[in-house]
Amino acid sequence: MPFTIAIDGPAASGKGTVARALAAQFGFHHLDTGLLYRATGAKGGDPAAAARSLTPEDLARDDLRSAEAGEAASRIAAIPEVRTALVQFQRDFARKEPGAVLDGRDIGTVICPDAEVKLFITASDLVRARRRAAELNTDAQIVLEQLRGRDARDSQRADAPMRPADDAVLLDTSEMSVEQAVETATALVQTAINAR
Ligand SMILES: Nc1ncnc2c1ncn2[C@@H]1O[C@H](COP(=O)(O)OP(=O)(O)OP(=O)(O)O)[C@@H](O)[C@H]1O
Ligand SMILES: Nc1ccn([C@@H]2O[C@H](COP(=O)(O)O)[C@@H](O)[C@H]2O)c(=O)n1
Repeated sequence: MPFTIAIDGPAASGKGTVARALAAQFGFHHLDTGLLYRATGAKGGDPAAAARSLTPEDLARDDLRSAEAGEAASRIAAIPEVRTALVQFQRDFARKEPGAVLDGRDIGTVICPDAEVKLFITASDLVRARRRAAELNTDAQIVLEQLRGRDARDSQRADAPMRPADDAVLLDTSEMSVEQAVETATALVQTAINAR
């Protein structure tokens, strides 16, 4: 049976950083599900049709990490037909052997409600804005406003809103280094693997 790790949380909280590290540590596959929404938004045209016809080339575009792509992703992610079009791909990915780590907004609640480990990673909005601004070499105040807008839209939409699953472990990384966050997550996963 594959081992599934679901990681959710707001924008720039460090989900992807922790997810990549866990996948490397345990030899699991990793899917950044935000990329599916970013590629759908960047493709243009009818969003549901774009989501249904995503190709590996769409996911390899080099402009998907921009603030504009994040904003567009968050808008089309509120459309139920878009979300429906992307569900099966994510669930199939989650069943890869020997295990998979998926990070996003609705992994523990909708995509993989039976995941063996669920993490909800947060950090204060100021810390997240500073980290993302440093990464993109942009202004932290502008990033802060963008993050707040995206978080509000993602948590208030009717379909699959961002929220921690009832059985998720909350990890606030505001005061943690990358190493501390990865160490904490690794210990949680190791405990769950040992208990299986
Ligand atoms: N604990 C940490 N301490 C310092 N910097 C961190 C920490 N965790 C992540 N970062 C940095 O913060 C930025 C955002 O992290 P990351 O891309 O992992 O977030 P994310 O939640 O996956 O973002 P998104 O939702 O936009 O995909 C990156 O530059 C990353 O290196
Ligand atoms: N499972 C998910 C993942 C992402 N989204 C939406 O995509 C936007 C971009 O995601 P990033 O993780 O790359 O920042 C995000 O703001 C969400 O609107 C989603 O809805 N569900």
